[in-house]
Parts: sequence; C-alpha cells; structure tokens
Amino acid sequence: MEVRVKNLKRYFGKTRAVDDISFSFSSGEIVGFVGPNGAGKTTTMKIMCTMDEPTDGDIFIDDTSVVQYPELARRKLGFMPDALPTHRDVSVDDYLDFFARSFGIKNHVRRKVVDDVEEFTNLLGIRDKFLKDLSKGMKQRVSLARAIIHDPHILVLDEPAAGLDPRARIELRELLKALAQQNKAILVSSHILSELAEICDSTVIIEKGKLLRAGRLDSFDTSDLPIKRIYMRSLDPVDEFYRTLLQLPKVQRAKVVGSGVELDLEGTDETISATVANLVGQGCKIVEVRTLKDNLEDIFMNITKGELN
Ligand SMILES: Nc1ncnc2c1ncn2[C@@H]1O[C@H](COP(=O)(O)OP(=O)(O)OP(=O)(O)O)[C@@H](O)[C@H]1O
Repeated sequence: MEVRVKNLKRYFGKTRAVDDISFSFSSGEIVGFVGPNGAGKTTTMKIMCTMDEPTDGDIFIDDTSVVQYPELARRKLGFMPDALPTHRDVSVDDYLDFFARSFGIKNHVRRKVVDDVEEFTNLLGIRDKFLKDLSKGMKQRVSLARAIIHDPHILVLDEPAAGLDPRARIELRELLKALAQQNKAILVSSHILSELAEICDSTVIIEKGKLLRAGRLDSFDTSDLPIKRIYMRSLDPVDEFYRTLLQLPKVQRAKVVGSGVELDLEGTDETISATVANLVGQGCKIVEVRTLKDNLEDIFMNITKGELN
C-alpha cells in the first residue's frame, strides 16, 4: 500500500499553510514529518485523514483519492491527533469499545478486538480507569489504541511524543516499530528530532508550507547546505592547529576531538578546498580531511530558516 501526497495546497486566506507539497510512503515504512511551528504538518495530516479538504491537489491511498472517497480512506487510516481524549467519566475500556462500534466491528468479535488492542498498547491493567484520572503517557497510549482499533493499514500520528517522559517515549517508539513490522505505513510528526531519526526510515522536512527535503536521511544531498561539518587532523600539536583554524574567517565553530579538530565551515565544497590550501600555505602539515555526515538535527537547523508562516 502506498500513500501519495500530490501537489497538495491548502490556503487559509493569504496564509499558504500547505503550498504544493508532494511526497510518498509505503507499507512497513516509518516516515518522520518534521518542520518548525506553523510549517503545515497538522494541516497536511488533517487532509490525509479526511478532516479537512485541500485548496488544490490530492492525497491518494494506492489509487483512491481521499478527497473523492473519504469514507473509503477513513477505513484504511488511523489518526492520532495531538490533542488527547478529555471525556471525563468514561473508562478506557468503554472509550475503545465505543470507537470499535463506530467502525462497525460486530458484537461477537468486538470484545476480542478491544482486548487485543489493550494488550498491545499495555492498557489491560488500567482499562477500568476513567480517562480523567490518567497520566499523559497513559492517555497517549489510549489515543494510539483508538487510532488502531479498526486495524488500519496507515497510521498518522501528530506529535505523539510531545510531553512524554523518557520511559514513555521509549515505549511509544517500540510500539511504532512493532506496528511497522505489522506492515503498516506510518507518518509521524515530531519536534524531537533525534528521536525521529532513530525510528524513521525516511524523513519529510517542510517549512512555511513548502517541501524542503524528502527521502532517506542517509541519501539527503547535503552538498548545497550552507554549513559543512569537517574533521581535520595535522601533524602539528593539536592545540596549535585548533588555534590556527579558529582564526580562519569561514570557520564558525571548532572543537578538539582526539588528535584532530571538528569544525563547522561556512561555504561550499570550494570553500573546503580553499581552506585546506590556505592551511598548507601557512605550513600546517595536514594528514586527514573528512566531511562528516550531518544528523537530522543538523540538517533541520541548516535548511530551515525558522521563519513563521
Ligand atoms: N483553520 C485555520 N484557519 C486559519 N489558519 C490556519 C488554520 N489552520 C492552520 N492555519 C495556519 O496554517 C499554518 C500551518 O499550520 P499547521 O498547524 O499545519 O502547522 P504545524 O506544522 O502543524 O505547526 P505546529 O508544529 O506548531 O503544530 C499556520 O500559519 C497556521 O496558523
């Protein structure tokens, strides 16, 4: 199963919340959806889950348009919104049973369906508790249980890890991995970038409604990014080499790592080459120059400008 976001646009008056975005993902894949506040993540996810309609463009689940066939799309999709359930005097079990009913799961199988989902999301021990008495992490698990009660092929999660403590975040991560192993296609937005990098097969980065990058993290072309991270080593004493590097105008940051120096250089590959030539010209005995791979956080900071929509 494939989800294809195709030239999606959603304008609110003059605000171009989503401005011609295209990307796709498939069964068994976890995709991180990353962007600063107001980038258009929630708007995209809401359209995917048929809770809003695009100004133009569409989203296809295989060949089914979510705009033309929202009922069909809803059966295939599970959505975990960023707002948690707030109903006060409803137990976890009644809450999940209600959603199982609303998806038309028949009486004789519904008990088993709810039991299985409660077991998977580790809710069996608290299923008689009222929602109002749950901690944030518990509510998050209830919200995930609700999203998967009808066994959807696609899961869309808006900021599921927000506000969770480290243990709850690890538990959530393990649940998402298990769901991907069940061959579900998962789109998950988050601001906790390091966490996404750990579980995601690929990443979609947007800002101000525009797509900046989409694909596997290790396949991102970073050659056009304004900051290059480099490791250099010379035969000169490392402290001396470090001080020489700091005096170069394009060096933004440097730190000694082992017998070499790691530095952020502002510019292109040409700048790296010119910098090495400059150092050799000053008599530095360079023996190693390596471009370091950016992690998701570095790439995100490097390509987004932090401007609000
Ligand atoms: N119903 C609406 N009416 C008017 N403007 C809206 C509406 N929904 C969203 N927007 C605007 O669209 C833009 C994108 O918002 P969206 O909630 O999709 O961003 P986001 O990436 O999910 O942000 P965050 O990380 O802060 O949740 C913002 O400028 C927002 O103010």
